[in-house]
Amino acid sequence: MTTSASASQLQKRLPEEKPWPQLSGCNEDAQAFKCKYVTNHNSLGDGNFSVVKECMNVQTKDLYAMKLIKKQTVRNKIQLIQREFDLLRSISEKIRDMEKKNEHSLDIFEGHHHILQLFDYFETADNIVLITQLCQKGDLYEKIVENQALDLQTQVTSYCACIVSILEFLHSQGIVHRDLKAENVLFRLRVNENEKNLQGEHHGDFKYDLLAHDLVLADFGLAAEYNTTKINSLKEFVGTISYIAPEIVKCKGVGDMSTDQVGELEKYGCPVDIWALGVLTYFMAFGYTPFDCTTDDETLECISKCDYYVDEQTMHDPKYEQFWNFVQCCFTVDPAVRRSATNLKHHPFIKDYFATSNSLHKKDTTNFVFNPTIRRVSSTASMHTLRSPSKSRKTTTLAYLNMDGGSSETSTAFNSKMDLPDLYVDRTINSRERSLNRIRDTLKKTLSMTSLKPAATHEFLHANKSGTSSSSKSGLVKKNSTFVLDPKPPKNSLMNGCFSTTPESRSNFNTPKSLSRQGSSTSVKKFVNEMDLLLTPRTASMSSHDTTAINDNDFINDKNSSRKHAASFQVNVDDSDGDETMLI
Ligand SMILES: Nc1ncnc2c1ncn2[C@@H]1O[C@H](COP(=O)(O)OP(=O)(O)OP(=O)(O)O)[C@@H](O)[C@H]1O
Repeated sequence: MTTSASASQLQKRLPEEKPWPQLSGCNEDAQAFKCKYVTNHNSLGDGNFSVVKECMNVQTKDLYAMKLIKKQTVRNKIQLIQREFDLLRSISEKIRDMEKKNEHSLDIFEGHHHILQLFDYFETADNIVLITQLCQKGDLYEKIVENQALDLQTQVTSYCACIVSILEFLHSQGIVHRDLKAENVLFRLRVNENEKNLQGEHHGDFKYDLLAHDLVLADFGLAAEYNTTKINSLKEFVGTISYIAPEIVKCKGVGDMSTDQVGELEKYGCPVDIWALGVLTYFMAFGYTPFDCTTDDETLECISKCDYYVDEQTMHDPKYEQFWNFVQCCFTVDPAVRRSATNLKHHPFIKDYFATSNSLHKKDTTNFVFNPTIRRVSSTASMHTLRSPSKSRKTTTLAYLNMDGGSSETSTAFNSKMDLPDLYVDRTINSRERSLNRIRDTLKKTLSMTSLKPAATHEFLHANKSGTSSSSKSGLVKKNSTFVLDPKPPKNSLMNGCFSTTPESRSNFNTPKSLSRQGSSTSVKKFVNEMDLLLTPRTASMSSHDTTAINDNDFINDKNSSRKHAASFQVNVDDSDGDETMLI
């Protein structure tokens, strides 16, 4: 496989893709007031509440993902969407801050480079629209299933190391993801010219799949802040059954528990993500998950007992020794004893990826004594289901929330409870599958291995740190670190929270100025209070028959701009520079 061929394959459009709509006959002024994005209607995926499409910023020509959340669908769950939005926004801001301050670690992977970036947001009559980093190279689930299992040395270790660094970052920010799973790990589009030919780089000793640099953790729909003072938070029965930790299993039925019983439940926290990491690492290595049994009750029981399937052959294979030890660390039933992400960076299974920083922080080094007795209670292959779980969207995600009277913080994506899903239904081939098959073909061609010499990286970074190298800022950006904030989109190319009538799809670039945000240097902030007053009560009280609050015709006919703003998704707007709201 030639490097350049692979890179160009990646960039190649699928034959069925429709062309981007062309801007025609519009002057600069007109464009400035219209939706800044067009989509060619290529759907990248869909969730319970949203459709995700590829889109292009008409001014910068940069490609992004456009997540369209139907207001109608989320009308009773607006707080959930808002929570996801707030989290994404605050993480994105934090990341930009870190980049500005040049806060780079010495690790091959930097967690904050691998979290889905929110670039822009706006709303339309029907949708709340988030513009995020484009990850059009499929997801980890597809990659595992496609290949049946991943290569232990080059892929499982590097992907796992990358995810450890993501978790370390998230946890250091006080955020628990709660839905780490293969479906939520996407492969991003490389946007930096310098990165596109990374396949050709050879640095030396140890080989790993460079696609690991493209991993992006998405879907913050269940993420939560663990130091929240909200009563009963982090006692919810949420997640995806194959991946949930024993402490989450204990929360099953929490909706039916008395206040005292709920009070007795231990609040869980970041260790639930470490457990899920163990499941994901195992799934990558074998193509099936460790705890899944024939029935969900059996699965939950196996999770509680930490009874996972161990393949005899690999158990005695020295190649798998560190792997088994690693998953054993993740599958520690007591969350207080379970290793943290920071701690796992020293684990022999992945420590090479953190060789430089680990060597600088020797005092943190912990002994990972390999315990050859893999925990194995009563499992047999016949009880465990040795096949990949069906691809889960939220339909296979548990959500037993609603514990404190349906307050916004704990109200759920589902009405209150849902039956545990059938995880073992055969996957039917639908059109999405077919298009994924095409992406898989592309991926197959682009898989590339490279090698990197930790010592060389160490010297390189040290030289820069101590100022012996010429480059200061850019010098610290590691060759294989694929994250780029630049070029930052110009201010007038962003929607930044405003309202648009022609958003979710092909913009016709005819939106009258009266429907765009006017005098916008203060407009959104100014209208936030009105939104509070108008949006919240209205949406909260909307029944399925009451569509008056958000209705196409309302907007088209309504000449009162404050009314339009009032119906906006409640977003506090500040651009990443902390400037006043921009003029759109
Ligand atoms: N930035 C992105 N780039 C490419 N594809 C994406 C992106 N974000 C999401 N997708 C695709 O769209 C699908 C749905 O996205 P997401 O999970 O965020 O939506 P959701 O409504 O929160 O779904 P659910 O709540 O049902 O999990 C994902 O499974 C993924 O395949």
